[in-house]
Amino acid sequence: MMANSALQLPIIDLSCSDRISTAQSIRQACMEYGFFYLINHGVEEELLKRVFEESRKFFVLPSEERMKVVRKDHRGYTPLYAEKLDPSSISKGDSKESFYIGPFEDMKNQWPPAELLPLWRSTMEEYHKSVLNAGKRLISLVALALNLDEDFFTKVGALDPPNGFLRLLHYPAELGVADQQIYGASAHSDYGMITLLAAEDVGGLQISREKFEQNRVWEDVHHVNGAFIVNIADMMERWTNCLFRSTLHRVLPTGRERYSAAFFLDGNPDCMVECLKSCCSESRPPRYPPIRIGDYLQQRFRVTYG
Ligand SMILES: O=C(O)CCC(=O)C(=O)O
Ligand SMILES: [Fe+2]
Repeated sequence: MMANSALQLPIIDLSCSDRISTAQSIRQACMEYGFFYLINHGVEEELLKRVFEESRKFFVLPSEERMKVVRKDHRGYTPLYAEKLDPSSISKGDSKESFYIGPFEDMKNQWPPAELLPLWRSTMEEYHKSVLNAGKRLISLVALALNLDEDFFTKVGALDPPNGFLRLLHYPAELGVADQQIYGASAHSDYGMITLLAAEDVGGLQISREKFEQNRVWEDVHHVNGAFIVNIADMMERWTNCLFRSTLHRVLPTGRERYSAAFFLDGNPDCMVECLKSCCSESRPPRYPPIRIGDYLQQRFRVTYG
């Protein structure tokens, strides 16, 4: 269980004009790690700073204020220990609280009262749009990396609408009880297409590339200023028949408070995901049956929220 801190994830430059070589690097990164850093992604540092400021303002509100916007339809506040990302863990839940903001079109989002946090909603909407834009640009490079047309994921209906979920996370510093089993976020893979993560430079995030084995080695993912940490999620793993890895990750408690903002590009619930032709053959049959994205997400949420 020793952590190895020598992990050097690849760095992908979203603004690089040589799209073919960028796609090649993405392919390599997704096959080897399922994780990479994304730089020059077009999301302003100043906007990200405001997102973290506003996020903090929400999580320091009194509990009864936070509970007024408790999670409904997968939008809003999830309290400490409400979620257990690794259902096999015996802990009472993960020691984090979070806030989900989904697509705007269906008007299902919940917002903290404007009297308390006047800039909150506009900040989060601006960030959601900006990071979604980066995510869509990245997805077209992922398509190229799979030798598909750049607009493949649009054509199969995954991005229309794109179904992006912003999740603000807060990991408190003090846990109160000395419990070895408590994780900030227990071991899991993400469910959708890709995730773009912005986190404070506090440490704690680890990945394990031994998804299907018992003896897992965990490696620290260090912070790179200005970069998103991007990971491949389960839908992409299914499309690619495990060529691209949806890698296990977790957040360890470090004794320091931690804020992060994960953007999950999940894909349209009605889109069917089935093994790409180029990723299966007689000797490499599809590992998973076709599945509707919405059905897969429902199933995973049911388990993690017990
Ligand atoms: O907070 C983090 O750094 C990671 C969070 C995460 O993995 C998740 O919410 O899926
Ligand atoms: Fe995750």
